[in-house]
Amino acid sequence: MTDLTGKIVLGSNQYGKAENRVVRIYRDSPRHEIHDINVSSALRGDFSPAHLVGDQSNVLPTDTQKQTAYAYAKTKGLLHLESYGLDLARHFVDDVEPVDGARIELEEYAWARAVIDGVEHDHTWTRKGEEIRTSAVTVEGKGDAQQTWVISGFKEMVILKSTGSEFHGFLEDDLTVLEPTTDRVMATSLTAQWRYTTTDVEWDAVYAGVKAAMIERFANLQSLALQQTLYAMGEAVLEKYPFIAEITMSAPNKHHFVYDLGRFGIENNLEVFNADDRPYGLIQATVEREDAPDAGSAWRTYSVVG
Ligand SMILES: O=c1[nH]c(=O)c2[nH]c(=O)[nH]c2[nH]1
Repeated sequence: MTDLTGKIVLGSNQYGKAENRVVRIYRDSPRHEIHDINVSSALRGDFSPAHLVGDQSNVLPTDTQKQTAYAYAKTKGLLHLESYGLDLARHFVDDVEPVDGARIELEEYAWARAVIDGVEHDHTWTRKGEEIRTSAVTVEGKGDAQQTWVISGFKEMVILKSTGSEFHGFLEDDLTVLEPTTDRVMATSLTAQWRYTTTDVEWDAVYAGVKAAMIERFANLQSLALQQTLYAMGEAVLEKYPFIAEITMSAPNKHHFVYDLGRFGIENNLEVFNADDRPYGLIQATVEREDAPDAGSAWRTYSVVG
């Protein structure tokens, strides 16, 4: 092995406050509204003095980033993840001199109004067991050169169909034991993220529309594999919204194995399953437009694997 003798330098870096749990209540009328989110900020720029010599003069503390997240929930409002994320990202880049890039990652936890004697309550909710809505906003550069990317999405959208799914005709080798099937349960806990080509979006309406298009395609396609279903779901979204450039999806195949009741002389006609939680097939795909504008920093996260 050859020893490496090159100079040691600072590589890519960013810093911020992760996972601020911000709950914003709108209480201007007796019927309150709630937005319950998790927001992480990360600032980018030349922060080498802080890393190399401990000079903090360009470092806006992560504590200040946290205070900004809370303050902006009041002063700018927190009605949509995306607009709030844009407010924060633009502030850090436009108003904090050493910052030339900001990434804001957000999740929202949905609450359902409590219904008491058939009437929706004004200020009591129960947490919805629904998917978690997500967004990632990146702003880079100052002034006219500024570029902005918005990704929206969800995670943990659990969806299941009890028929309309097949898997057969697959490649077999000496270790293949899987039986082909023309009728099986298909279930997944879907993560999806889609990239907008504009910030002029009705965030909530498009979110609902994307989700509806994906669910419709999952339900109505006679599936030959989860891969085919994922592609079709992505295609449905791009067909519906010309201002979405690409959608990337990750789908654990939540296997439902027909339970062997024959041992007890009991017939099981695809009625009783063992829902196994692991291992799971993990099917991942991006559906994109050939003419999609460059993704730039839209997907740039700072990931520490572990
Ligand atoms: O939809 C599926 N895709 C696969 O690639 C696969 N592999 C497997 O064992 N079951 C399934 N199901």
